[in-house]
Amino acid sequence: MTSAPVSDASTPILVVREATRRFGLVTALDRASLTVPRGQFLTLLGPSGSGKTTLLRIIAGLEEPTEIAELRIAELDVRGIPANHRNVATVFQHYGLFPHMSVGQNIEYGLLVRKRPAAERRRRAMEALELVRLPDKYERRVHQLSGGERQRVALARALVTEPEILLLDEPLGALDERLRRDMQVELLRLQRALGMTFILVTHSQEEALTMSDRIVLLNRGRIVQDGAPRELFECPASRFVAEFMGAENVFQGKVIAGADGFVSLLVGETVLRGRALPGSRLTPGTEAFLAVRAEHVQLATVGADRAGENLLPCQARLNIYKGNYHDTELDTPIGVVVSRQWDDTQSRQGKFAVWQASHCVIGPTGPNSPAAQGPGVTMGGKA
Ligand SMILES: Nc1ncnc2c1ncn2[C@@H]1O[C@H](COP(=O)(O)OP(=O)(O)OP(=O)(O)O)[C@@H](O)[C@H]1O
Repeated sequence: MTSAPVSDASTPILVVREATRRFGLVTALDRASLTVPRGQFLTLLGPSGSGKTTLLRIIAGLEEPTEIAELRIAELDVRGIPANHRNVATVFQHYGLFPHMSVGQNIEYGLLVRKRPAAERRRRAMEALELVRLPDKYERRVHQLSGGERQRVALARALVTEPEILLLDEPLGALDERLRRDMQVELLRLQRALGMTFILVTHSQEEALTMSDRIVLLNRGRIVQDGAPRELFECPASRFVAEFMGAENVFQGKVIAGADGFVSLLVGETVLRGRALPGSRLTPGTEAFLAVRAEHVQLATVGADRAGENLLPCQARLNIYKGNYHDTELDTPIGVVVSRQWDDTQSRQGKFAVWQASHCVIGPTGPNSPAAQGPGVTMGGKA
């Protein structure tokens, strides 16, 4: 293996610049760029077919990009370097374990390939098994393990080679709900304990929010937002992001006016106010979306004394019990608005749906979105 140049903690562990992958007429990945600092838990999130696995496989060396301007791992240019000579390890959804081998043999395989002596292999395999909390499974055959245990062994096998980056391709996809949640915590614990860079692929926004320092959201091969989970959750850069991140209430309208980081939007015949998406151009007449989460929509019995808040007359149409909370669907002049109540004692009988302007975000739809280039009036305002 080629030795990496000396690097300090401040140099990025990974740089991907302008990576494109086409399969015939399909552009699976379209000029994706990414710079990842050491020790980050980064998630590539997106719907099926958005290009996340393609990007992960390009990093791993399992997929050849059609075009790429730069690809560095720990400062080393890895373009053209085969997968087994890149200092990364990949964990797949279906484990990829050798069924005829024992747990110990599986974990040691990567070290055997690297011609490490038997005693060292054994010691490191035992350490890796400790890490994934399976210290007594060294002799076990793979087929004697549960799904969760197999995934832990796959993790141990990846970690034992001490890669610069651990790549995880939907590693929890085959596990049941309960186990998946346990393993989310387990992965996070491991990543924090090792300080290793993890790059996870998932299509679950809930998984991404739970685990990541940073989320890179893809749609149709393009990175559509890159930021901290809270940023994507509270400040979606587009209608797609708002909907993908689970905003229950998203409406379309036309900007009437804006000042001091706030915008008035005409939705149907109702004027609503919200925070302008930072960096967006929202001049009067701009087509824009408004997104507000159900937990910010409250029910009020009287419409008075609600200055500065958005207020819509409403009628409850459906109450949905969700365990810890209730969602109430409300008929309003702009369509159905969902309100969430966490407390059973809260009234679900209000006549008005109310939310504060600061609790909803307004951003341009289409070519006027923040990512678009060109001149225009830019709204200020803080998230
Ligand atoms: N080997 C291939 N040949 C042809 N098309 C491909 C190939 N691999 C991927 N694609 C296409 O490229 C696009 C992106 O695929 P990719 O697997 O990267 O998406 P994804 O976001 O990981 O999806 P999923 O969550 O379903 O795995 C899809 O339209 C897919 O059909």
